[in-house]
Amino acid sequence: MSQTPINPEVLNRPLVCCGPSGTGKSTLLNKLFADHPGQFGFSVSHTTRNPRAGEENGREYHFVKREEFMKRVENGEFLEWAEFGGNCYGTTFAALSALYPKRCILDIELQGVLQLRSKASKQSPPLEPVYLFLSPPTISELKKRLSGRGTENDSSIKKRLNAAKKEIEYAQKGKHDIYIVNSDLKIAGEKLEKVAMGFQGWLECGDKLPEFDVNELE
Ligand SMILES: Nc1ncnc2c1ncn2[C@@H]1O[C@H](COP(=O)(O)OP(=O)(O)OP(=O)(O)O)[C@@H](O)[C@H]1O
Repeated sequence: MSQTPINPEVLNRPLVCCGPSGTGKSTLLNKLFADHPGQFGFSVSHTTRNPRAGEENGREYHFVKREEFMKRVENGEFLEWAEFGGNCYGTTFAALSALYPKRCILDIELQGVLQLRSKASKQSPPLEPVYLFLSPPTISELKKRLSGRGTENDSSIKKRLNAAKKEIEYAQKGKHDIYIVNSDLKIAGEKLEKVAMGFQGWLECGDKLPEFDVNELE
């Protein structure tokens, strides 16, 4: 792919990658990071869960006690946070700033996106995230990828498909800046690269969101 000039302004804008579990976000992002080493940063989240073997404080997560986490919530330090399975997880604004001058990439779920939307513009200077929706080509393909990955049991797949319904319903409202349909991996990867690198035409290179019948996710 020929390299067109990078627009430096856009690299200050966090790129928020949304999309149902199983769409191919990790696959596409890992390829992007491998092709552009040192260009992008993933923020280190805070969590109240205990570290697993081999995890290091400040590397995989900032491990904190619930009391400290909640104090940070009260202080308004989180751009997004949520509780899963009895533990809290969240991204602080400080964790985002620490990535500078690398472009910040966030892979967050709908709950986080909604919080970020309400908080980003209130920051000083305001954060101007680019919201990207990575879409599966069809619902049957999404189901195939989720089960084909072999990482989830039936109950986990069910939970993910329920969440996918909400993600897609939100996407259908047209709230994202760009939609990329991950049908052909190579084509989707090139589009993601264009958006993430801020290459000329990045804002116009997206796809039309496919027509989905979300009832197929029930
Ligand atoms: N374009 C594609 N064509 C066919 N298979 C794909 C494509 N993109 C990804 N996959 C496969 O789909 C599965 C799900 O991909 P991946 O794990 O990257 O999804 P994800 O969106 O990051 O999910 P999660 O949010 O659960 O981490 C993987 O097995 C991956 O190899």
